[in-house]
Amino acid sequence: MGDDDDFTFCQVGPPADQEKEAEKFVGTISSIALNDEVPNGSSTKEAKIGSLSFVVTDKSGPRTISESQVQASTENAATSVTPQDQRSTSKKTTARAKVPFEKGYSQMDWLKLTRTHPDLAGLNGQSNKRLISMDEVKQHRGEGSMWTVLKGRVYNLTPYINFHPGGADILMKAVGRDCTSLFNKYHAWVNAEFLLEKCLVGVLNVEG
Ligand code: HEM
Repeated sequence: MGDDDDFTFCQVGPPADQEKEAEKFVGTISSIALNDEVPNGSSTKEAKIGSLSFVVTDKSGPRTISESQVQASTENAATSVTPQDQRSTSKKTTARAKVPFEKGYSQMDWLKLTRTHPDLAGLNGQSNKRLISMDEVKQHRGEGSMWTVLKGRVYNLTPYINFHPGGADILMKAVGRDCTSLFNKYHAWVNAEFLLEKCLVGVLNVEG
């Protein structure tokens, strides 16, 4: 048996030329920095949904990178999109019912809000382990307090309405009722327990 056939001597790392490629790529990635500061040209404003108020940050100010720069840098990072890829991506987008989010209402903005707002559920000191009847859920259909039931839990949807990627209008169908089957019909994969954690008002009392 020659050396070439012996697996104990086979090369496990990438070939030398690929290693160089990888270094180039890592160099590009390591130069990316996350900046949480509000850039020049952005603005903040106080928003209010019912009794809840929070700060909306509009970061759509003047862009520091031009479109051509972005294209050039993606090509350098060996992630350029071929015309064929572009075609399949745009096909996928038209099939989705997602609506473009308004400034300050991205999923990142929602996560920030859940981390900073002291009482998104509107509990006013009440426990969120309370048993709640369907009758009580039905009473919360007003603008200031819109409740829904999802997988046996009761949530106050009010603060989330404008952040919903499928749009506010369709989410209104969930208000005052059990939306579990609608939710599963559109996106059973969505982790609502995590997204709405801070909107939990209580647990549905199945007997009442
Ligand atoms: C009650 C809790 C809900 C939460 C936390 C929630 C969350 C989300 C999230 C995260 C997405 C983006 C999904 C993705 O990008 O893959 C989404 C999209 C969407 N949601 Fe919801 N949703 C809720 C309820 C509902 C209900 C009750 C309906 C229908 C009545 C609905 C209809 C939609 C639609 C049509 C989309 C766009 C689907 C698409 O991407 O094609 N959602 N929702």
